[in-house]
Amino acid sequence: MTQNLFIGCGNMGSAMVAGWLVAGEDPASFTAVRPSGTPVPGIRTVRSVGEADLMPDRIVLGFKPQQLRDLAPDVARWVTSRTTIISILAGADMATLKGYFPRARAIVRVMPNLPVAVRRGVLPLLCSDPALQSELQPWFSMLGFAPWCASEEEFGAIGFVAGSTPAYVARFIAAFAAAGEGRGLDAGIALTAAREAVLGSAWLAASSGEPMTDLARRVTSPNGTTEAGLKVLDAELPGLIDRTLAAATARSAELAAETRGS
Ligand SMILES: NC(=O)C1=CN([C@@H]2O[C@H](COP(=O)(O)OP(=O)(O)OC[C@H]3O[C@@H](n4cnc5c(N)ncnc54)[C@H](O)[C@@H]3O)[C@@H](O)[C@H]2O)C=CC1
Ligand SMILES: O=C(O)[C@@H]1CCC=N1
Repeated sequence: MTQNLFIGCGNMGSAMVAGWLVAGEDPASFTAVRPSGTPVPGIRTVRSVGEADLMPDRIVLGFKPQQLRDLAPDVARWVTSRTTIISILAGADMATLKGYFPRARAIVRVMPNLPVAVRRGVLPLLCSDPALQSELQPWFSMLGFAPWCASEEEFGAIGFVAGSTPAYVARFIAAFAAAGEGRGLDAGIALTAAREAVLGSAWLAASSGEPMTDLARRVTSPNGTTEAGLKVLDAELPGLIDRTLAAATARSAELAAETRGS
């Protein structure tokens, strides 16, 4: 059985594990290292790599990018020519990772988003080895849309479109709920209405496959209420989203420099 060792298994690591377990993966194929020892639901959790007492086939780097420089030498002790390193660290580029783990069989970058926990994630993948791509594709696809990227730039761009989006959508839902409360709705009803409206809209968009302009048109009666609302939203939203992604991209570049130690 393939042994997958998560070094750091917090919000994202445990979301990935949850998705794989829901998909029917064997819990015995996962071990999580958590310094706190707090168990990751459903899988063996240990406090250190030494305590795990196994030679993993895959090591998932699930700690914070800022920790890479300090933790890499210790992690590298467990890496052999059979080990695939899977990094979910934002910012840490392929060249940096190869520098820290020169003995690894291969290095794979993944930038998952939180809905991997319910198998509806977006997780761009980067690795130039076609054999490894074929080996890993079914495993990653259990968690959602998992495209192999041709370049670090493409990987980054998909990551910026999707990686933080659950947070942005959470803000969007909360803003609609607050606007509903401001119009006298009960808080619970406002939140449920906003959340279900976003879920239903995304579901419809995904299942119909139609262009977004067509979907919007089907809601927008000529000279009706949606048209009045869109005049306000359209004036701000594209620029706002662009500035949002630009800020995340700039921070990623800073993190990349921190992981390199430059
Ligand atoms: N949260 C998200 O939506 C996404 C996170 N990521 C990446 O995932 C990584 C983890 O992020 P989160 O899960 O959000 O953070 P988190 O803070 O929830 O998890 C980090 C985990 O690392 C553990 N840790 C700290 N020191 C350690 C050590 N010495 N040895 C082993 N484990 C140690 C912590 O106990 C914690 O469980 C980051 O590199 C981030 O860039 C990537 C995509 C999305
Ligand atoms: O905020 C972060 O740095 C991580 C990477 C993408 C989403 N969360």
